[in-house]
Amino acid sequence: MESAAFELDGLTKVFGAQRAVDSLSLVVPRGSFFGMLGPNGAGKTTSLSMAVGLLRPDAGTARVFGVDVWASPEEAKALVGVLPDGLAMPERLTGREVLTYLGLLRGLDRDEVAARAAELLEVLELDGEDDKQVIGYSTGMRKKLGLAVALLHAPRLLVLDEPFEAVDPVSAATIRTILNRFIAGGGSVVMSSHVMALVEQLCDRVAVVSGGKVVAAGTVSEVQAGGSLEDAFVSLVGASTRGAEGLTWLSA
Ligand SMILES: Nc1ncnc2c1ncn2[C@@H]1O[C@H](COP(=O)(O)OP(=O)(O)OP(=O)(O)O)[C@@H](O)[C@H]1O
Repeated sequence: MESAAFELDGLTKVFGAQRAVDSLSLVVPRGSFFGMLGPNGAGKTTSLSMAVGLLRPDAGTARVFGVDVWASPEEAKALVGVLPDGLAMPERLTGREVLTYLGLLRGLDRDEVAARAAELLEVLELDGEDDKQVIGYSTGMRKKLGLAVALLHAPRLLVLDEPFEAVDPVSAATIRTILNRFIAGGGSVVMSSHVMALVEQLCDRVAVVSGGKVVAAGTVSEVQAGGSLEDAFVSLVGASTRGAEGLTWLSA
């Protein structure tokens, strides 16, 4: 059987007394646009970090197109482009220099790197910032540069931690177009997001994570179960009315 684009099996991470990720398993079929949902602190970033080789799991495995991320990191990392949460960048380089540096590290030749960097910077509207070092970038500009870094080596799978966070609506539309084109070209995408409308619009499959576990997974319509994704999310992770009665001192 053809291997899945991404397969997490029993991933676990314990921080002190807390099981941040608790035997989490999921399968992302090839060609799928997969959304990972979950409340703050659910374990999405921790899972994705373990799954792409950035944080060592206490238990479990992650495979990219059948390649074990921790047993064969170089082979796996050639297949995957990652936009991590809070990406650390070489702050004193310009965006073009970052792409050039990382592209050369990835083994691309100089001309290829220059051509791809120019195209990515233009499409993501960062080409007007050529004099600016990353330290002077806004949060959204960092996100866009992070996406450019993830795309640079033409991976077959993108793993994106909140790619639309802090990005303006015009740039968000550009990113949607890029991701849809990536899928149409045979790529696969996994992204975490809190924006239900975006997930409904872009993703064909979703998993809802809560307390470090997958509490629902399937096609968007399976998880929606006839309602909206937001309603399904709230009922799956537990609705809370806290805040409705308290904070009386806020009222005049
Ligand atoms: N390095 C760490 N040390 C201790 N606890 C951590 C660490 N990283 C994450 N945690 C804890 O693990 C849990 C899961 O965090 P994680 O960042 O994976 O959640 P998340 O689903 O990505 O949340 P958000 O939607 O807010 O980004 C949280 O309770 C968090 O406090």
